[in-house]
Amino acid sequence: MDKIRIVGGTPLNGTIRIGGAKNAALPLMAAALLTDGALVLEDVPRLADIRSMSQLLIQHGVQIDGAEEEGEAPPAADAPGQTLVLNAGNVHNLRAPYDLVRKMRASVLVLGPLLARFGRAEVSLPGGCAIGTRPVDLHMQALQALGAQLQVEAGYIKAEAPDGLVGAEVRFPFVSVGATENILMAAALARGETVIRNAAQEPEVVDLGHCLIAMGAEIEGLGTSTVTVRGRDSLHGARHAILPDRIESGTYAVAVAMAGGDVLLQGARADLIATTTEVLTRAGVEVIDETGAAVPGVRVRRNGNGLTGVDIMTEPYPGFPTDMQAQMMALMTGAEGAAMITETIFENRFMHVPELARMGANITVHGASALVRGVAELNGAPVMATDLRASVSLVLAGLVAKGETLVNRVYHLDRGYERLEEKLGRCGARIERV
Ligand SMILES: CC(=O)N[C@H]1[C@@H](OP(=O)(O)OP(=O)(O)OC[C@H]2O[C@@H](n3ccc(=O)[nH]c3=O)[C@H](O)[C@@H]2O)O[C@H](CO)[C@@H](O)[C@@H]1O
Ligand SMILES: C=C(OP(=O)(O)O)C(=O)O
Repeated sequence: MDKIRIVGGTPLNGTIRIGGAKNAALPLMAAALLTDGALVLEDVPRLADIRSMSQLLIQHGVQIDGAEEEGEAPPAADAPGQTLVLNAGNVHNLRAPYDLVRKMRASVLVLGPLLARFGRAEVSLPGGCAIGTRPVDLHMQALQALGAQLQVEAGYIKAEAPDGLVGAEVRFPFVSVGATENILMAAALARGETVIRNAAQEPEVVDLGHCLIAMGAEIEGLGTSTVTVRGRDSLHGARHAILPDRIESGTYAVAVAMAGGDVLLQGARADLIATTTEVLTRAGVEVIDETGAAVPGVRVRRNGNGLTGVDIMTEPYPGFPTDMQAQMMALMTGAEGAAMITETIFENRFMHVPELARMGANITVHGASALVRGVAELNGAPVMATDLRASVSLVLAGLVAKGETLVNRVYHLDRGYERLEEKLGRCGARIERV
């Protein structure tokens, strides 16, 4: 099985192209199920999760053109993402099987669109994963509010709405990105008006909303906590460019902050990474918005100066993202003083802690908080993590650790980072896949 080998100690200089957001691309691909027209998605990243979603949609009967075949000559690390053309004109299977859903939790996003368009769907329960139990009760309750009959049988959600879904008020008890996306898609084809209260405001939810509007949906309040959807009888095809990945942007920003150097994150949008920038700036890193420049993006720079510990608490957007928590913890292991990092979204998202500790980090976990006391240096070691962002935090630690770090279970990284080792390698990191 592939591993990533890193020899720490070199600064990063150059340009890293930021790809389209995984967490926007996945719901957008599911949205193709809402219409028999062609949905053209631009800048789709080449990631394992995208291939998993493609497999799921194809078995429902969706035709997908433009996807690069596995084994096809790989484009350069700065090449734009793929353009996929999805056509759900011949959907013949309304069942999302366990074998595909268990690979990727975002598979549950086909539930709303299938039910809304075809009046029936059967989707395997995704189950928990390394970062938490992650139930889908809010998705189900919201669809029930729109008139769907749902029951769980033999591990499958069996959903029916023979006379179609009907708009209603849906009030989420707490913010859920996925549940907001599922109900947004379902409501676009429901009869009448749906008002979603306590809706997720994440940029990926807004991006999905913009695409649905381009497909003919009527939606107001995107990016606020109250979103109103007036349902349509049908939607049509559209073309949509996926927004840049704010977590990939933040991850490479942290890489530069840790390793030092000067890197342009080409295509990154400063407005999407404001909380990450704020933490980095307070820690002593220079982050420059180059939106208007010839090559737009965000420049990250640290030359010589030390880092200061900054406390962090994860929260729904616009708060600090849980998907950046592990990376920021890696940064704080080398900061002067202490940093308290509190995780409020997932109950088990500190799996990187024992591995970072193996590299010499000083971290104590108290419930949902981790107290990180900066150390003078980390030491390379063989490490392994059980989820995507925990894994990448170990790569980041490897960039500054003394000697060699070998990160196992690279398939976690391939879920969310396209050509990670090439992007970092081109900026001077000593990193390779072995
Ligand atoms: C593919 C994708 O976009 N994934 C992101 C999405 O995940 P995802 O959409 O799964 O995350 P949610 O916002 O739904 O989860 C937030 C919290 O709500 C809980 N919950 C959620 C739904 C539900 O029905 N019941 C329930 O209890 C979850 O267990 C979690 O504790 O948002 C998370 C929070 O920003 C990110 O970390 C993930 O990277
Ligand atoms: C947790 C993540 O993804 P998923 O929701 O697909 O597990 C992530 O992108 O960090």
